[in-house]
Amino acid sequence: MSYPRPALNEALERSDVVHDANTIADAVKEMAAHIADEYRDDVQAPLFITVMNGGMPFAADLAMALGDEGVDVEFEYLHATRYRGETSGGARLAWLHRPQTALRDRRVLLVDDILDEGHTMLAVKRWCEDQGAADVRIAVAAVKLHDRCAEGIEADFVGLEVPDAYVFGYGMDYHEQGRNLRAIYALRN
Ligand SMILES: O=P(O)(O)OC[C@H]1O[C@H](OP(=O)(O)OP(=O)(O)O)[C@H](O)[C@@H]1O
Ligand SMILES: Nc1nc2[nH]cnc2c(=O)[nH]1
Repeated sequence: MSYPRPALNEALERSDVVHDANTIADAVKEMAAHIADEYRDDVQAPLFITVMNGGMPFAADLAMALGDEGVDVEFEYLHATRYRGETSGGARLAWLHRPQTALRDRRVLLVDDILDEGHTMLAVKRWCEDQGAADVRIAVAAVKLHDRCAEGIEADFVGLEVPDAYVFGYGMDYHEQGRNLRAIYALRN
């Protein structure tokens, strides 16, 4: 992250709300019902891996909604970043933390804020498979609509669609700011 960073209030002035808090809450609840159907009959709880930092608010909401559905999950997290506080992603994914729980023979649910070009999830999913996970599913709060997504990756559970613009709020940052906004905003170009 380079300093001084652009001001969040100026970004908000040149942004539109694409999904408000109520819409997001409804989408999370609906997604949780689908995910619960996937895991409810399992003897062992799935390993619920939050992709930090952006995935944190969504993961918290989703985990509680799964609890409401009567489905337990085991918490884990990883931190992989390729944007590093900037508005376009670098070529290299930096791993800042890997899960410490053994993944062998476990069902894994990867939970993140956004699937954009897919490079982050592709690398993370492959790593989980290499660790011997029984299966790896992907839940994202939002998927960005464009045709630049990496081949071989898609989300199994999607809450909402966002336009092909830089978005922030609900976990997603604008130069490391605005992650705790309840709505999702898109920058006007
Ligand atoms: O589909 P992609 O184009 O690969 O982008 C998606 C990734 O980008 C963001 O992470 P970022 O690298 O900004 O790290 P952060 O979660 O710490 O903000 C977001 O949280 C996803 O993990
Ligand atoms: N905050 C944010 N992070 C992203 N990571 C990939 N795409 C985006 C985006 O549009 N906004």
